[in-house]
Amino acid sequence: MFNSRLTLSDEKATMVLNPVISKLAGKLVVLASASPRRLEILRNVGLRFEVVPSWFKETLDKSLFKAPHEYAVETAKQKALEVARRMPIKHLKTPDIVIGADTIVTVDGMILEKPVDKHDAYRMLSSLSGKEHSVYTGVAIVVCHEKENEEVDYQLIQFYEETKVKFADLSEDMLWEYINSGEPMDKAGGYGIQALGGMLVEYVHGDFLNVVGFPLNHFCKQLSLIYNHCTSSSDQKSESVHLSLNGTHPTSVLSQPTPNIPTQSSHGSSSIPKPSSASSSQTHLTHCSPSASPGHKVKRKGSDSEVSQSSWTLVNSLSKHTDGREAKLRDSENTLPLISSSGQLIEHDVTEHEDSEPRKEDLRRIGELIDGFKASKALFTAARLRVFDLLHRMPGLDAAQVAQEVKASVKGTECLLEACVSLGLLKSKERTYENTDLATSLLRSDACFSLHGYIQHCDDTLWPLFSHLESAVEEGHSQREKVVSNKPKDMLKDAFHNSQEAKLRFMNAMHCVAKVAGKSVATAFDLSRYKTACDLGGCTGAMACEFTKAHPGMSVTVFDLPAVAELSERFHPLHSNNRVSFVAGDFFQDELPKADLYILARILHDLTDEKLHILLSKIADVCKPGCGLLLSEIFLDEDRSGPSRGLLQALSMSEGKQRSATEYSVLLKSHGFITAQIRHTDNLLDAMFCIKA
Ligand SMILES: O=c1[nH]cc([C@@H]2O[C@H](COP(=O)(O)OP(=O)(O)OP(=O)(O)O)[C@@H](O)[C@H]2O)c(=O)[nH]1
Repeated sequence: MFNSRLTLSDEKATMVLNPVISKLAGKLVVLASASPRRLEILRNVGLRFEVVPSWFKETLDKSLFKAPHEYAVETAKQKALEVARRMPIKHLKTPDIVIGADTIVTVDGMILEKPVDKHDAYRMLSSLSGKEHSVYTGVAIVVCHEKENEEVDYQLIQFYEETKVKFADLSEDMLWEYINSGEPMDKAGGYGIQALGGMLVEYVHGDFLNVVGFPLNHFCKQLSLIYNHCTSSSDQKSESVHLSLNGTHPTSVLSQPTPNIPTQSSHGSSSIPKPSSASSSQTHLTHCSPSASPGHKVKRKGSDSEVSQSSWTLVNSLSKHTDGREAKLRDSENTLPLISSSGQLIEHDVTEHEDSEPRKEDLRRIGELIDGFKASKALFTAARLRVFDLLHRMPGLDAAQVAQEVKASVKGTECLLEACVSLGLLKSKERTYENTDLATSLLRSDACFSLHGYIQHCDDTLWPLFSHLESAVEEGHSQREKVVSNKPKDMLKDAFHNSQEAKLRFMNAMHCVAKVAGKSVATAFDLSRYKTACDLGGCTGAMACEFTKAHPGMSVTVFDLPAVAELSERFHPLHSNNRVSFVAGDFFQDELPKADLYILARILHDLTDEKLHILLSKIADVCKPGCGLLLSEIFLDEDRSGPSRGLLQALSMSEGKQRSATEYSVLLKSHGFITAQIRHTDNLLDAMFCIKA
């Protein structure tokens, strides 16, 4: 793991080392990247952020770019902008900062990205053998500023970093051995310098982390330029950028060498101090915001008070409407968004203090949290009444018709339907209702990726537990007994998986999660070398099925308790998959089926430390060197500040513990498993792939 050289978990150390990182605290910072390396690099320096991988397809026409780094910067920009534009619409929140990056390798005039298959990896690696090449990472930082009229202003800062790397001469054997390790597949140029690929490298000139995927040092310098040091220059032109929202690229309205491709140019860069390049890497600032003259006075929006602008920076802007309409170019200086030298947007005036009017975004956030339980229960109730199934079969019913079908009151049904519309679960037209796409794909009980069973489990099991949360916190243990004893006598037996019906409900919940998350987990790593896998505690076989789909040469044995194995037959058509088989047994007591890859999905978090070590030693005992272990859980951030999904789940857990990827790595290492790769999938479960040493 390359992060052994980067273990800055102490917040004070981070603040002293980089005050800018700490200035981002409290802001919604988003990393528009699925790269686990970028995530790790930024997490390791204490930056708190959400990961929203970009959907931008990396298909820009390379021939349009004069230099390779322009291509990387433009791709990074498109990745970041795609997320910045999507979030207000799809996630219903506007980030403060979105970071996008793109890493490429150039050799002999070619741009190498991630190989598409082993032969492509061979082509790339053989072209690098014995030569020096350049690795460029383009980075785009999009600063978003949501205004009262729901428009969003964007400030765009983009730059790149170059590092030179020299490869040793690689023999054919070495090349293929490396390719067959699976490591090259998700890496620019087909190698990972931080892992096995490091063995191929003779020297590195420049920023090592730039090769890994993120030029941290240059990034921090750029942040401090944004937040601390932008000097003013009255004659400087501000570059306004016009964002068209119909899927095309934003274009700069100032002179551009190539349409759609803002490149290093005169505008903006001259008055901005260039980051000092202590390393031998070349550093280039493509453009940065000009700033306002010291002492310039502006009126705060919605306020009569005048604010001295000496510390504010006028920034480049492109504006958009969150409803997707074409936005207008903004030309008045006063309407340009403002950023303070302390890193606050103008609405977050430094003169604000504890007793000033609460900020709108704070009120909105607290409102969302206070109402969160109402929203959950509205969803649970609509799912339980099968409203989404009904409206799938019969779209366009009015409230009275829905009420009649679900056997509920008209008044109550109408309130529920309207609430569901406000939550984006239903659409209404002339007082009739139909499912939104979200409800169609995730909430119908018969949808391929239905979460209906999991919602039922939340309503039946977790909801009652959470109503006793205060006692759970006071007493330090789960309140299962209390919940059970509150139930009528005939339900006592049923509670918490004791009866067959309860078992089936629980299995259905796990089945839903496995179906939704399974593909992301199964495809997270190159597992082509493994032919037999065993999914320990694999329940209905849904996860196993995804592994066989993703890996045509693999068969999977699902190992679970006899009662579960017996009931799993009900989850057809999984049993029609002849590469998934079921073996009944208890992994604490019985011999484990033989396999060269073991899968542990949603198992470890639920176990006490003692049980966990028993299970891991049993797996370690049956694994030969080279055997794989694929762990799938929600991985907590290294500083345990998120994700909320994992931390909230911990509140109702009885025995186990939520852990970060590093904590899991350490645990597995103590049983001889070395972490090869970690993937934050942006789905319900993350994944880690380890190899028995
Ligand atoms: O030595 C190393 N070189 C490169 C990498 C990793 O390679 C990829 C580069 O791909 P890209 O920039 O397109 O980023 P993606 O992984 O596709 O994620 P996005 O969602 O941001 O597009 C990158 O992951 C590097 O980390 C490496 O690991 N070692």
